[in-house]
Amino acid sequence: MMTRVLPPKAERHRLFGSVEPIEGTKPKNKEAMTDLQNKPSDYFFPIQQVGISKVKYPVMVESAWAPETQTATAEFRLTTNLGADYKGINMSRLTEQLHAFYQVHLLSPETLRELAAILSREMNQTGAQIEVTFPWFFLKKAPSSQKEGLAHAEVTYRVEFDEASGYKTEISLEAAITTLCPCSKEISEYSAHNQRGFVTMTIRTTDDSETDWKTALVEAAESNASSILYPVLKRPDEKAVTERAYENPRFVEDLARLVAADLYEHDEVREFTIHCRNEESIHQHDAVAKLHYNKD
Ligand SMILES: Nc1nc2c(ncn2[C@@H]2O[C@H](COP(=O)(O)OP(=O)(O)OP(=O)(O)O)[C@@H](O)[C@H]2O)c(=O)[nH]1
Repeated sequence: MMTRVLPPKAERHRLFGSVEPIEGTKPKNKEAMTDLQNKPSDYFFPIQQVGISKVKYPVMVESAWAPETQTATAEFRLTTNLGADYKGINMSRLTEQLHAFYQVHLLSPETLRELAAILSREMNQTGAQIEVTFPWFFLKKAPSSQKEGLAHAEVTYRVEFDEASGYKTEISLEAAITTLCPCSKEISEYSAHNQRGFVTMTIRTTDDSETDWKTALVEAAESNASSILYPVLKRPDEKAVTERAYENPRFVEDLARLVAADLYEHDEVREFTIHCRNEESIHQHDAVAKLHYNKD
């Protein structure tokens, strides 16, 4: 077969429309460039949150359950407030500070509180808000065979810093579980329909809380469900989870209330919202419940 010799790369680019850059009249060095964002004036309204979202960054996470340290791909939303006398924020400082954070810190509510205060200060504003979501993996052993595998839950940290009122910290976790319908068990000669349920717990904690809430929230969801999901199940395990579900039937309401009872007993949790969603196996629709409680 004949080998065709292609033109050099620069020539190929010209062929496809690339042109030489022009000399131009606008300044090329930073000092001479107009700093529009910092041009003082009266811009009518303050803005509560301005910044960037959907920022993907690797993070290191620690937890009380194995694997004790892991890397995750997190998605960040980084914002600050903006006074009416500022035209805009210096957005590049958000990713600049995120990179500095990534180089030295594990991801946790405590380290995010530090980052929020830094973002606020770097932007010459009085407050900053951070939201970050990541998948967190934890080791699960099958109930009978003890076969190991990794399960995961979606974790979200929301941290707000405000010069006047201080910090606000919220932690959310979505855990997947099994529920078996109490009504179906009660009325049927045999069997009972069951479903995969999702429990999303959002808690506001005290600022000094050092609890690993990832493990505590998974524990709250799993220990109150009909049964637990496992990555690896052999026959004796399958028998165990099937029977466990039958022994612990739960309506979507039951699960929301039982998880609430566990969170209520944690002193460091000041406010919580529980959202349960069961993907019904006898319907095309889901069964849902939402429970909110504020202790303060
Ligand atoms: N405020 C604002 N900035 C934007 C917007 N869209 C893009 N930008 C960003 O403007 C940034 C460049 O501006 P700055 O961060 O102010 O850059 P700079 O002034 O050289 O940065 P400093 O040296 O920290 O003062 C880029 O990172 C763009 O992403 C927008 O809608 N509003």
